[in-house]
Amino acid sequence: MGTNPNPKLVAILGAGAWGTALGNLAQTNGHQVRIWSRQGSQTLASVIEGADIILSAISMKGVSSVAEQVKSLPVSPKSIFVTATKGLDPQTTCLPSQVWQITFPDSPVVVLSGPNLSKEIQKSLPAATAVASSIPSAAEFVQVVFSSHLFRVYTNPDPLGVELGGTLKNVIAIAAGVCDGLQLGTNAKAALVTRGLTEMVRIGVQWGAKMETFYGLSGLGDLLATCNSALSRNYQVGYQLGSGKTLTEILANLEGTAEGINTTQVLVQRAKQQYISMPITEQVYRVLQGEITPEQALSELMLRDMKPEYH
Ligand SMILES: NC(=O)C1=CN([C@@H]2O[C@H](COP(=O)(O)OP(=O)(O)OC[C@H]3O[C@@H](n4cnc5c(N)ncnc54)[C@H](OP(=O)(O)O)[C@@H]3O)[C@@H](O)[C@H]2O)C=CC1
Ligand SMILES: O=C(CO)COP(=O)(O)O
Repeated sequence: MGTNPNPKLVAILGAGAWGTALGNLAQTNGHQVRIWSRQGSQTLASVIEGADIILSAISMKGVSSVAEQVKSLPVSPKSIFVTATKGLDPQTTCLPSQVWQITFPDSPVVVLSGPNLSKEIQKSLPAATAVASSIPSAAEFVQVVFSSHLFRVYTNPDPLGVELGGTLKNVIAIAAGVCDGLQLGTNAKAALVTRGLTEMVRIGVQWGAKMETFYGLSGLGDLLATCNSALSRNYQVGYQLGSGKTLTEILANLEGTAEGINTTQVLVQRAKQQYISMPITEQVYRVLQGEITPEQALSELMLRDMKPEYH
């Protein structure tokens, strides 16, 4: 741990791959870090007590229940909530930051998202990320706590866009994995990822995010990282589907959380309700459901009606 003249108290909720990596980053910067896991011996109350930052790296399925547990406890008025989860709540379609903000309407909430494969960060490889909040000073506070020569943290004024980028790219990462599993080549992958970004922008802007955010670290940046790395669980799910495995077989051996599976379901519902065209997401959904094979999904995408690239 380095010496820090102004150490902060950082409470991390979730001792999974990402929570642990983020805890290490803060600790290396000389901050005091406490990590809570539902399986650990420390109580949630003792971990969050007096925290400057309460950072959630809980997978989406646990966010609402953990937020409710925190709500039942005394929370320091100085605490800033940070969410690093990349998913959508299946019941409400809320983003993780919305769950935290609804639960703590008077507290600042900051989204942290970017191309951040945790295994690389744990190996001390350099990376960059974005922090975004409706309260800029809260994002700046989090920027200072996590920034280092190995982790470059940018502030961003569009929390919705930053969070949606990290969430939506997981669906495209599954598709990119399928593409590689089918050995369709570099041209196909480039086309898929580019059109995937178009889909992310289309639904994201309709959702209220700024278009330019999707071309930054939390959008294109994270898309490039996860669509091109076997370290991505979402990519792995797609790759194995493309190689002929069933989702059940894949999930039986998958290390950690692949949020894109649940996100795809929520997104397909939302896109249908709002008449938004999301052809790649729809095909990913059908493959995940076992309705069609990856090869059938490919031909569905290639044989769609002809259209201009932009409209
Ligand atoms: N790994 C990565 O590279 C990155 C991950 N993310 C995002 O961070 C989130 C977490 O990912 P990751 O750490 O990899 O996933 P893991 O599966 O490694 O960890 C998930 C964590 O969430 C906890 N959790 C799940 N449900 C509950 C619940 N109901 N109550 C309490 N705790 C719960 C798990 O606890 P338990 O162990 O007890 O099950 C575990 O600590 C995901 O949304 C992911 O998209 C974002 C950037 C990078
Ligand atoms: O979001 C991530 C990297 O930025 C991690 O991706 P996976 O959840 O697919 O492993």
